[in-house]
Amino acid sequence: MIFGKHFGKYYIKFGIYFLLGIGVLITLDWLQLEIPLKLSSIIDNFDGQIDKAFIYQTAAEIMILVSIIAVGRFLWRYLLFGTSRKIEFDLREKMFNHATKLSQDYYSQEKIGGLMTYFTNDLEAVRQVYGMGLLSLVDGLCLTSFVIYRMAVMNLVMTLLSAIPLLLVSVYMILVRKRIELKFKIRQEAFEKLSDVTQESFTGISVIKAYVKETKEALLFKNLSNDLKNKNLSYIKLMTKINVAISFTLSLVIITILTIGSFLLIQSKMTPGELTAYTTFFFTLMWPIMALSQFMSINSQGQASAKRVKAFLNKEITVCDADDIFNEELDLTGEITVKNLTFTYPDGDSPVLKNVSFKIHKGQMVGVLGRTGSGKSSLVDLFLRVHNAPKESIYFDQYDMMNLPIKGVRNLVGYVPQDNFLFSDTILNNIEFSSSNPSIDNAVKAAKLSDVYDNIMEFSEQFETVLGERGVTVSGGQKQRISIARAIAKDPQILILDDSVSAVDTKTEEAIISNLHQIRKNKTTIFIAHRISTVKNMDQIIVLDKGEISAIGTHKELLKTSALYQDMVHRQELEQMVQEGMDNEK
Ligand SMILES: Nc1ncnc2c1ncn2[C@@H]1O[C@H](COP(=O)(O)OP(=O)(O)OP(=O)(O)O)[C@@H](O)[C@H]1O
Repeated sequence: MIFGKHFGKYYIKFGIYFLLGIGVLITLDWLQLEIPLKLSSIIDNFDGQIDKAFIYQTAAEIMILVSIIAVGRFLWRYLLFGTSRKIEFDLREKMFNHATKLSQDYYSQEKIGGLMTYFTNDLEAVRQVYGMGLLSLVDGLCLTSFVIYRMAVMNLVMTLLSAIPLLLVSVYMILVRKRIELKFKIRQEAFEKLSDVTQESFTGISVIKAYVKETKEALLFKNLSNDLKNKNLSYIKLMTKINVAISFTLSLVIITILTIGSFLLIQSKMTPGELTAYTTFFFTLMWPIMALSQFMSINSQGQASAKRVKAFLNKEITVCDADDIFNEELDLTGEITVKNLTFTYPDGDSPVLKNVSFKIHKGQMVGVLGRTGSGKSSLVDLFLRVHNAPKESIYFDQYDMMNLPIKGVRNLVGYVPQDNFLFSDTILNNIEFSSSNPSIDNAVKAAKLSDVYDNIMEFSEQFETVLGERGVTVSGGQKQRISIARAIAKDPQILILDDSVSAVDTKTEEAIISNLHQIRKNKTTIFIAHRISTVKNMDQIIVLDKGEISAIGTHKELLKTSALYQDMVHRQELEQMVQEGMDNEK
């Protein structure tokens, strides 16, 4: 059985169900052994004369027993299997909640396919321990003891002889337990690898097709699938060996019982009814012995999976509220102060942001510019508490952000990520994602401001159009603008757009920026961009270079003071000229 942190508590939480279920099961185990005795009495009462009344009475008694057993079977199934489902539900919820609290770093290191295995195969293996596993253990121990007791009462010597091979089987099963666990663990890991690759292949299917790498992917899949098949076969081989060994031993015991029993019958030391009851008891013993072997297998699988689930649940939540956070409701204005911020990723060895300092006043529209890899996204990710920032390096108004509750910080900030993600849901629900009560008026307003309204109205279901896997596929530019609409609809005090207008043309970009200028007069807006055209008219432009502030100022100021900015302007003008030349040639 599974004990320890995360699992042991279920025996207390559902203790009453387990106790009742086990109680019913034990009662039935005892009652079902009455049936062979009843049959034995019918056989031994038969002396050439048919005693109809006795047969009717015994049949009625058997009928009552069978009815009680039927009701009991329903009861224990409900109590034990039902409880195992409740535990599975509880654990799944706990795992999902934990998964949502794990930091972004966890997801950049772990593969989603592997993570899914915890929620499917592993959880299933754990549930089996609480359901079928517990049943097999109780039945295995109690029914075996009851049957052996009944058999011993009838013939002690014959029972002792039969018990020797059974004892040997039990010792063998205990010895082989660790091997089952190991083989199952290896099998699960192979399954996890295959899940990872399958998930990645489907997600990256367009890249695979574009590079004509279908055969390479199919080969990789085949190899991993083959590996899983081999590990499955190795596991099945071991389990088959165990089952064959048990069945063979049981057959040997049956032959012994029938041989000795026949001699006892000849010597009138046993009646035919007794021999029938005795052999029926032994046949009854087959299930609990197999059940014990089944328990070993279920338990070994469950232990291996529980270790994996436990390791997942024990993964530290690194981005969490400090003990001394401000819990009062704060009316933050959107002013941001960054003071000597130096930041290194938890898995990185050198800082990606070095001694960064600047101030953004309430209501300013600020551009963050820099070459690729200069640290722009890392900087705004810190504003969202995706990672932990060093203490006393980022302030919202006068408050150190690390002392503010994460929920409060994330409610303050609206974010349009670089890799726009839309849910497989209606456009309305995607735009009104932040609201618990989606409003069509608000969604329409946000869609108009992000210049995607006309596109939405062209879809037959308009705002009710379902996007994604089972719905409409939108273009990159439409996706970006729906993401912008989602952030606008939230109307946050601080709005961050991370390279969010790169897939739209300059005219649309100008329209969106002009709309944002209109509606965000008293609110802070930060634009991360590569294009000078995006940030040209902003109140302040922060130029980052290799994680350091290279210059800060308006477009006009930077043209005079920043060589890097001048260089970027120059390059982009050249690029534009080349592009225009190519367009004219066409
Ligand atoms: N999760 C991470 N763990 C470790 N290093 C990271 C992580 N994310 C980004 N980096 C590194 O941090 C540096 C800055 O990356 P960042 O994404 O902030 O740059 P950027 O200026 O936004 O680039 P781009 O314009 O291409 O989006 C890069 O060297 C990158 O490799």
